[in-house]
Amino acid sequence: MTAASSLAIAVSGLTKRYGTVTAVDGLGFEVASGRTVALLGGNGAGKTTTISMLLGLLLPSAGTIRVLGHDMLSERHRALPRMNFSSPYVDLPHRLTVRQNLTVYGHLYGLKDTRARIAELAADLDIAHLLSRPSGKLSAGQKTRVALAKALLNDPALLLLDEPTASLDPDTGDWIRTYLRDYQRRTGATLFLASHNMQEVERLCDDVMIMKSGRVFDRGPPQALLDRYGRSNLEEVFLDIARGRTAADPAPPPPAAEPPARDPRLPGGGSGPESLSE
Ligand SMILES: Nc1ncnc2c1ncn2[C@@H]1O[C@H](COP(=O)(O)OP(=O)(O)OP(=O)(O)O)[C@@H](O)[C@H]1O
Repeated sequence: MTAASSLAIAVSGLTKRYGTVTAVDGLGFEVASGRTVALLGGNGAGKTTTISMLLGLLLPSAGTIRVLGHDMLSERHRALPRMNFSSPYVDLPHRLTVRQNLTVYGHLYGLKDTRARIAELAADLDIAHLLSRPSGKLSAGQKTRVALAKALLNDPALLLLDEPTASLDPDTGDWIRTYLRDYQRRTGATLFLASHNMQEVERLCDDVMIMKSGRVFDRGPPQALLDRYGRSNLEEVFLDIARGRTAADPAPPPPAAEPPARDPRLPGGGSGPESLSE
């Protein structure tokens, strides 16, 4: 058991219901400070809902969340200045230039020298040539880099990332992964990232949590999961879990990387794989 003071995240009995849908179902987990943890799971498994509750954007139906030692229901104003979030699916206001957007956030975070911090991040993330452009006119990959700059403005001790390299070409994606790893090593920050990119997870993360139906289905360092399922990469482990195989079952031959297409004309969509989400 890790001492409470060295936990970046502590979640207990966390539940979120949307009407009759239970998106997160009694979730419990801890993340020690300084770790890089991946949150995996099929579509609809509850990853985004979990991250939204960690950020204090969504109120849980039940359960508790402590972030950086603070209860997110009663003292999130203490945790929020020390955390940040980046997602390619959340746009910055379109009409403001990149610099204007970063400046607004810099002021919100109460930075001493917002201009200098923007210049530093612009050089680091190679976005200096984008600072005068309207944020809405950027390419998807450019938006991802700008969103990361926004997420790093306050040097967060906890950085939550949703698909950090989605829409990036392989070279830029690789560069961002290296940047994130260096940031983690330099600052000792905790990184918590939802991803569908298994190679990214193997390369960046020292701990992998796999969600299914709103709960943690399995968890461990990448190598421990590979050993447990008798697999050579995380994509195979992911597919095993999606298809209902448990770690105790003997490993069948590696599953095909591409699941069979569903036939929309058949009831239930045909014979696709069992979903990891439901
Ligand atoms: N605002 C909402 N209202 C009703 N149901 C919702 C809402 N948001 C999410 N859900 C449902 O909650 C469940 C979990 O959704 P969530 O977005 O957290 O999954 P996810 O793991 O992030 O999926 P994906 O990988 O597709 O982004 C799904 O069944 C989804 O349909």
